[in-house]
Amino acid sequence: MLEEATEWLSRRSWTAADRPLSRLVAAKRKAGPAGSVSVVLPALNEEATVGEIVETIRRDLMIDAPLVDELLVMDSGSTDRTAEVAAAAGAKVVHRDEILPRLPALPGKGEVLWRSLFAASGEIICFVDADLKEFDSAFASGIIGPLLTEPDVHLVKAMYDRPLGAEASGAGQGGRVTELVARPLLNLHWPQLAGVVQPLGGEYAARRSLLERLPFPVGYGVELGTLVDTLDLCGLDAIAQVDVGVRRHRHQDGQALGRMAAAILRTAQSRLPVPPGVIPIRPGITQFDRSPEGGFAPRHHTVDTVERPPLVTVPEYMAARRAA
Ligand SMILES: O=c1ccn([C@@H]2O[C@H](COP(=O)(O)OP(=O)(O)O)[C@@H](O)[C@H]2O)c(=O)[nH]1
Ligand SMILES: O=C(O)[C@@H](COP(=O)(O)O)O[C@H]1O[C@H](CO)[C@@H](O)[C@H](O)[C@H]1O
Repeated sequence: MLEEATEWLSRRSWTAADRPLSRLVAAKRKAGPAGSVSVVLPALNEEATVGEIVETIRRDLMIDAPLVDELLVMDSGSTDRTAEVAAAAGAKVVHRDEILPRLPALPGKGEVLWRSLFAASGEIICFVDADLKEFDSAFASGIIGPLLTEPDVHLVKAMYDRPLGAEASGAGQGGRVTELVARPLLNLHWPQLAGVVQPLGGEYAARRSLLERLPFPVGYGVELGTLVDTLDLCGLDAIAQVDVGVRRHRHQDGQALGRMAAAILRTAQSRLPVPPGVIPIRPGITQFDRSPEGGFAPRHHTVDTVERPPLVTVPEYMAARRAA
């Protein structure tokens, strides 16, 4: 590991317990408007888990301790009762189509995260996946903390163990795309980021002033893209990570993760210098299923290539910010 990455690992890695909630509430009060916090849950068909996450954040971080000002569930085109369950639990629910209607929404997680910056009012934005099980509010307060106490930190990633399926405990075998794709990619091409334990983790908090200057890949490339772009824009020391324990969530199957990996590889390749003459990045992946006739049937999937522009370049966003 680069010496810079090793030093970063020791200097910018904390635990949630390092910043007690009482200290964070005091720091928030002292910060005034700059300390306003919005928690955003991107949700596509998460009726089974979104309610408990919303209730836990509301109870622990809005009622018992006034750390979070706003709790948004961004409906990513759900066809189940996600919106109803989230609203009943106390979240403000915003459908992706409500935001910037001149720009029809595209499918994808990054799309709703980008749009959430329109809908949210906080100067600190905390993203939390809506499929988490056994959710602990320290997942949110732990990563919000450094943004209230360390002025030169702009992006904070959660780090955790990731048991897979029936695994009871331990470091776990989860984070399959992290271990097979993202970590090798980062170590080979962005070795400064080799110390980031969970580069693809869906729980991260950042200053709006950073996020609004980043492009957003519309799909699953959003985590890798924002991490690499933050390094390029602000430098390694602007990034930190906080240990929040164990993360359990719903797991997708291997082919779904293969499509996720393709999106992440495309996001990475679009940020790497392309030698002349190299075949341009093909926006597609073919996978195979056993066909009823006995052979293997190819299934073609497109790989998303759209990246939303930094919001500071979007007139409606800047007008809304001036009016706020
Ligand atoms: O098009 C999408 C895909 C995913 N998600 C949400 O993004 C989070 C992470 O997605 P997922 O669980 O599919 O990723 P995994 O954790 O399996 O890598 C979850 O809250 C999803 O509901 C979303 O809002 N829109
Ligand atoms: O880290 C990973 O390898 C993937 C898949 O995790 P699992 O193998 O299902 O534990 O999960 C993450 O990747 C997505 C793409 O960045 C994020 O959007 C998810 O929030 C995150 O869970």
